[in-house]
Amino acid sequence: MPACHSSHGGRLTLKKSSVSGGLSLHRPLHKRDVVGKTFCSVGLSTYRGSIVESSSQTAEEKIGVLLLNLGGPDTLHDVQPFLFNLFADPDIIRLPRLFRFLQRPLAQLISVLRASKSKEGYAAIGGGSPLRKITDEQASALKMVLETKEVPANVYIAMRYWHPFTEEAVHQIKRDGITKLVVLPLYPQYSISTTGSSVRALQNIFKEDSYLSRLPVAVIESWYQRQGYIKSMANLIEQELHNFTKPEEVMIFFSAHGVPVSYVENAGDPYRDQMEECIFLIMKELKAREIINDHTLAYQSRVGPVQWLKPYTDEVLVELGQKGVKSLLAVPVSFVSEHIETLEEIDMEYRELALESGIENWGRVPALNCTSSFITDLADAVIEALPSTMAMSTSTGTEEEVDNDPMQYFMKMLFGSLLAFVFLFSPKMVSAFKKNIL
Ligand SMILES: C=CC1=C(C)c2cc3[nH]c(cc4nc(cc5[nH]c(cc1n2)c(C)c5CCC(=O)O)C(CCC(=O)O)=C4C)c(C)c3C=C
Ligand SMILES: [Fe+2]
Repeated sequence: MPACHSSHGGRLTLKKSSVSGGLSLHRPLHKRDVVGKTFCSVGLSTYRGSIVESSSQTAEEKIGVLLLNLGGPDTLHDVQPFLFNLFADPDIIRLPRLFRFLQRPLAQLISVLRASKSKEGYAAIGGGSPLRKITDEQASALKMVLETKEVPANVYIAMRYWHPFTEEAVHQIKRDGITKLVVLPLYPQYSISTTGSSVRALQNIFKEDSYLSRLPVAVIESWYQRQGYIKSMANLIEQELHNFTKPEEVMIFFSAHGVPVSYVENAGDPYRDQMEECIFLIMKELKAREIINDHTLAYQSRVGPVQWLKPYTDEVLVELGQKGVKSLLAVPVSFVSEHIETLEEIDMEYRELALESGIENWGRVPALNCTSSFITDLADAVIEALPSTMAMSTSTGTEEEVDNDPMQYFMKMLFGSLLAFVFLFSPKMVSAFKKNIL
């Protein structure tokens, strides 16, 4: 397994009294936001020990920042096993408890069926996902900004479905002797399927380990409402609008990754609400800059035979074309790096569909990647979270206990198999599968 991304030696000696109070010893923050400039080219630098002297008792503090991300296949060969990891996650395919034993066989089946379609997509963007490289660059940039803000920290990456996996990052955190950890998902909005899943994976690892279960941790669950993020998005939109001959006539088209409707309506996923609020805040910021274009929000990338959040991006594009919209700026809004759904789905599939539907002028806002105002805002989010670190709560498993009862387990398997057979092979399911998976 490749080593997880970290840098060593982010060691800082704090006054004991300031540990829980956080950052009282740090100097005022520098203003270093330079819109449009990126920190991507900066490699990982090793912290060389700016030790803050204390006249009283001292405690050695080693700050870690753990970036959570989804991960993506590095090569076409990785696509099927990556898909298996994704579909084997009970936060991605949420089976009723009775069917949980089918999770892995189902993941195997779906990943094999889906692999050729996914491979075509990854082949079209160069033979693999750019996610690892971009996340590495974001980690380096964040580390550098934290250093300029006098908060030396090691930055780690935990991918949910491909390397470097959560376990690798956690192993490194332990080896480095981190004493305070801020967990920062690279998803602005919270969803059970993204941040929720990664945090759950992390909790499962932490609760098994005495060092980790006592480690003070702060999890930043969502950050879409932060001014730095909203302004960075508005900057990108404003810049991109200038590329149109008549910027004021352009429809701003926010396209978010979808989730199944049941997540929001049955499982209480705040994703849709947060997405709508996020769009409201970006539009408010644009309005303050006297940019009052029409805008709309739609959801892309649905997979499988269930209802996803509506309206669907492909359907709205066709409708807008038919209604006579001529200029459209697509804004990917649920994720902060370029990835298959921006580079292939939006730039290729949706662009073609839009042009066929009568839209004449097409543009797309780039992902934030390492935009400096954005990375600076992430650094501020980390610094603000530091005072609230505390030991992660360790929930004791209840589901596993049920599986220890042999009779209950047998009944579950029997009824589960029967129901699964009826459910999976109904004609409606088979046709929905063919449409959205293959
Ligand atoms: C906020 C972002 C994302 C949400 C919400 C999300 C939910 C979600 N995704 C799938 C299925 C797939 N996702 C895939 C790749 C993928 N998804 C996201 C982001 C969100 N997913 C990213 C960043 C990536 C990685 C892209 C890359 O460049 O590698 C894939 C694989 C690609 C494909 O075949 O289309 C699948 C499949 C579900 C089912 C889901 C919610 C339940
Ligand atoms: Fe996804």
